[in-house]
Amino acid sequence: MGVILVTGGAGYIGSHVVKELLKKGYKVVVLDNLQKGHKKAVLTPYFENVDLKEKNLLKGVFEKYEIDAIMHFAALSTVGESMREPFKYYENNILGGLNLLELMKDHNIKYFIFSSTAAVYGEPQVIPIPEDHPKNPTNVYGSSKLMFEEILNWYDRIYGIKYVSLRYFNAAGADPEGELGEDHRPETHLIPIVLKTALGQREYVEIYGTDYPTPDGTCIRDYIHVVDLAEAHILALEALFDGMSSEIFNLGNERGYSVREVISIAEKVVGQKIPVKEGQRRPGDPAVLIASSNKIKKNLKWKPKFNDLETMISTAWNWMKKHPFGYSE
Ligand SMILES: NC(=O)c1ccc[n+]([C@@H]2O[C@H](COP(=O)([O-])OP(=O)(O)OC[C@H]3O[C@@H](n4cnc5c(N)ncnc54)[C@H](O)[C@@H]3O)[C@@H](O)[C@H]2O)c1
Ligand SMILES: O=c1ccn([C@@H]2O[C@H](COP(=O)(O)OP(=O)(O)O[C@H]3O[C@H](CO)[C@H](O)[C@H](O)[C@H]3O)[C@@H](O)[C@H]2O)c(=O)[nH]1
Repeated sequence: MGVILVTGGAGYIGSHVVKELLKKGYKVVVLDNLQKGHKKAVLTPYFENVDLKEKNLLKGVFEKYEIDAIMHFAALSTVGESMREPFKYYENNILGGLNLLELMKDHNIKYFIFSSTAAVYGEPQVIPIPEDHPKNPTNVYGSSKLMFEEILNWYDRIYGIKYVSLRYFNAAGADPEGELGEDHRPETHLIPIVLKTALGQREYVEIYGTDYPTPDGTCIRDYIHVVDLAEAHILALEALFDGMSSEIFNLGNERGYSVREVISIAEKVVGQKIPVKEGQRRPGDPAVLIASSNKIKKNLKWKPKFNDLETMISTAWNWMKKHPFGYSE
């Protein structure tokens, strides 16, 4: 069993993937600057509090462990902020990743799994969105991820680093065993905001736009459970170990839910009415984002287990009820 370096492993998705890797018997090293993540979410004893931008410190981590593969989750990922502070996003998401690739080259490490995003596509021209859909990001966050995919392509051609880029749609839910959950600060994602409102920590959920060309006027998104995401990462990693060439896969459930539908399913889960306020559109939000996930189902036999939104929201609610203040209690 190999050693897997997980960058951003103290964050929401990374921490869940670490748990699955440990269950499978891998030795996992988490690298995270804790700018957004939480030490309490790190389930492996091997933790390095290092910033990817600090190449010298990063070098020390590569010298300390015999790394076989890297899963790279560490990134800044708030769309609105990326439009106010583009430098910060390009520096963190491009330069940070490039430092990793350079050290991989120096240490002859060949396998890389990358957290990409539906935001690389921009406004969709067809639904569901296949991987070969045109890429026209509408924000710096999506642009930084698309640029990094391009960089990966060149590092494969030049140095033979094999990668899988996973373009997630909307990650949701929490560890069904209740050990891990979602604790972003500030929280910008719909489902945790809805649940925090149910807990009384927010007065209402603001619906960003009710005049979209969708059946109920609100945006439609494709939600995917964080444990199904984790499984896909492990399938991708093991396929690379088995000799698969570099690939790009979407990860979603091929089914959309509107903002109003999410709120109404959440009301069922929590057993109470959730106050809402109809607000303006949030700049840069496409009306509908639904993945085609055929490719990963076919090529890697990926099979989501938690594809029903009520189950996804229930796992998030179970964690949030037990940890109303997230990891900071
Ligand atoms: N949450 C989603 O729905 C979603 C959707 C598509 C793509 N993604 C991508 O998935 C990845 C994980 O997302 P998440 O929701 O778990 O985010 P998160 O913020 O919870 O986790 C990211 C982690 O990376 C760390 N980090 C950031 N920059 C770093 C740096 N320079 N050095 C060291 N550590 C650093 C943060 O401290 C944090 O713990 C990101 O790359 C994100 O862009 C997320
Ligand atoms: O308080 C809120 C928060 C969100 N929304 C709406 O709910 C939907 C989901 O919003 P999220 O912020 O939860 O998720 P996004 O679809 O904006 O973002 C996700 O998909 C993006 C790609 O488009 C990025 O990858 C990003 O990291 C990922 O979280 C959107 O229509 C948004 O407008 C509201 O109405 N009110």
